[in-house]
Amino acid sequence: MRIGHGFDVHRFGPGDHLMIGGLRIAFEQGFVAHSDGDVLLHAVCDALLGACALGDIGRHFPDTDPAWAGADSQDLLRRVYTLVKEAGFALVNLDATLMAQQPRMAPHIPSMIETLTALLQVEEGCVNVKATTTEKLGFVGRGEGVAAEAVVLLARHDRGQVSE
Ligand SMILES: Nc1ccn([C@@H]2O[C@H](COP(=O)(O)O)[C@@H](O)[C@H]2O)c(=O)n1
Ligand SMILES: C[C@@]1(CO)OP(=O)(O)OP(=O)(O)OC[C@H]1O
Repeated sequence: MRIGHGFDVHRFGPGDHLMIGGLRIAFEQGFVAHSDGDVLLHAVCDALLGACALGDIGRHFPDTDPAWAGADSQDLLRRVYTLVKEAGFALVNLDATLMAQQPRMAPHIPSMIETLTALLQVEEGCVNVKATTTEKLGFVGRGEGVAAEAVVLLARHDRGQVSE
């Protein structure tokens, strides 16, 4: 078994939507980022890479490389999960938390869970996403951006069987 943790932050900037959990959410600002800025998917990538001792997202997709400019983070996560499987592991479960004063995430969370469940090829009930404000405290509370944390558990994957 392997455990991994990921954390990411993106600040708000000019724009009219946010990409979070693979979902396009209409908003009065956008994210400042090299890719599409999907803070949740980036935290999940880092948790998966961490569990396999494979470094972090910036090592695999440098923000100095034009190849990743405007990248769809679902594509980055697919690439990361391929590395996980090549390392001999598969996801057991994922738990993630979005920290945002706004927008309200609750209506979007079922779609985010559905997207992550499909991308990570797990059965229903293995992915959880939740949200919290920070009670108007700190950079999240001042409405400067969104943070995300993710924790994953991986198991060895042998010939289609998942085991410890
Ligand atoms: N951006 C957010 C933040 C929170 N929620 C939901 O509101 C509930 C209460 O949040 P607290 O900050 O008071 O813990 C929480 O259970 C979230 O489901 C949200 O939808 N969007
Ligand atoms: C995703 C990458 C892609 O270049 O860029 P950003 O969108 O800026 O996101 P970050 O969370 O800073 O991770 C670094 C990069 O891998």
